[in-house]
Amino acid sequence: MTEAAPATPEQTYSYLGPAGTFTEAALKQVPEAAGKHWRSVNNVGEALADVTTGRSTAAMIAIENSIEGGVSATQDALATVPGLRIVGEYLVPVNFVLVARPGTTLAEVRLINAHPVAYAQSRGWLERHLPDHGYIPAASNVQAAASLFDGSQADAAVAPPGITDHLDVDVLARDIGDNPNAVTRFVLVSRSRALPEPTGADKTSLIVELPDDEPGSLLAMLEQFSTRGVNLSLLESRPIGDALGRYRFVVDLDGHVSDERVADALLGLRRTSPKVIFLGSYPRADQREIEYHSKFDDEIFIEARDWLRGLVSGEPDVD
Ligand SMILES: O=C(O)C(=O)C[C@]1(C(=O)O)C=C[C@@H](O)C=C1
Repeated sequence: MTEAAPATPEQTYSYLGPAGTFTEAALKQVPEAAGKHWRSVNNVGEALADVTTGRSTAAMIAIENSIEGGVSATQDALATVPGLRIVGEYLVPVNFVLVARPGTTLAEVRLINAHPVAYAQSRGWLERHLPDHGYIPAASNVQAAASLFDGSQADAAVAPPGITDHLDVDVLARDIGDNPNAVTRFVLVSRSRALPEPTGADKTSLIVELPDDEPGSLLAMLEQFSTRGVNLSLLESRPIGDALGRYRFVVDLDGHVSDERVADALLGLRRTSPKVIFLGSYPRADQREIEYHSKFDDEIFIEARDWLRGLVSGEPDVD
């Protein structure tokens, strides 16, 4: 990472800043981003706009937290901003400290700055130790602490443990996250149409809409996966937003679109769903090899297709 490198789009990566956020920690895991220009932005929308306008080659965004679930701003942006592809996945363990301007004591804290996802993950600790606190949402965990020196009325901020490398703050309490094993999943998003190569340990992300008022349409969608032995690792609903009761589904599945069983499931979805957005196939961060029954091997699908082609073209019968 060098702020001095020339900021051409091919050499620019956008991330939720400023320096020191968990999003920056995720970007540090991307070998291709090393030595490139890293552009600090204020929200997911700005990061994705950088990619769609060609200002940046890619953007790192948080998509899911192990405690809070899906990051709705990210899921909604991926559903509505066209032309984006997820090209990589990264995991960052998250824990938090409570910090304040030097000299402040815990007993003096009334008002707290925090990123909403960080606040949700520290709420138990804050309610136990500061039961009458108020809360001001911040654009990021580092911004929460930085604004203590920028006219904010808050007395303290929820921040990443590394914040003391960036700001002159006193740490009032450590490990205030309610779950010590909390992890946030990040994705690198670009406009590239080139699919990452299949590795055998891949994930595919989709957004699927269902036909209106059709009983069983959610079950029909799930059957597209189950009949091809495709395992789902995430299924969340998000309101489409145009009327009450209309939802789209965010789906992560085990496998790559070039795996026959996944491709076949996508064909089924395309036939039965009014809208399927393919967000990408990319290597899993945990590198866990995908396991599936041998009856869903690529060769089984290929043989069945060849058999059908033979029937149609009048070739002699094969066993
Ligand atoms: O503020 C940060 O440090 C971020 O990287 C953002 C973010 C998020 O958007 O979820 C990332 C991880 C934590 O779960 C809380 C906040």
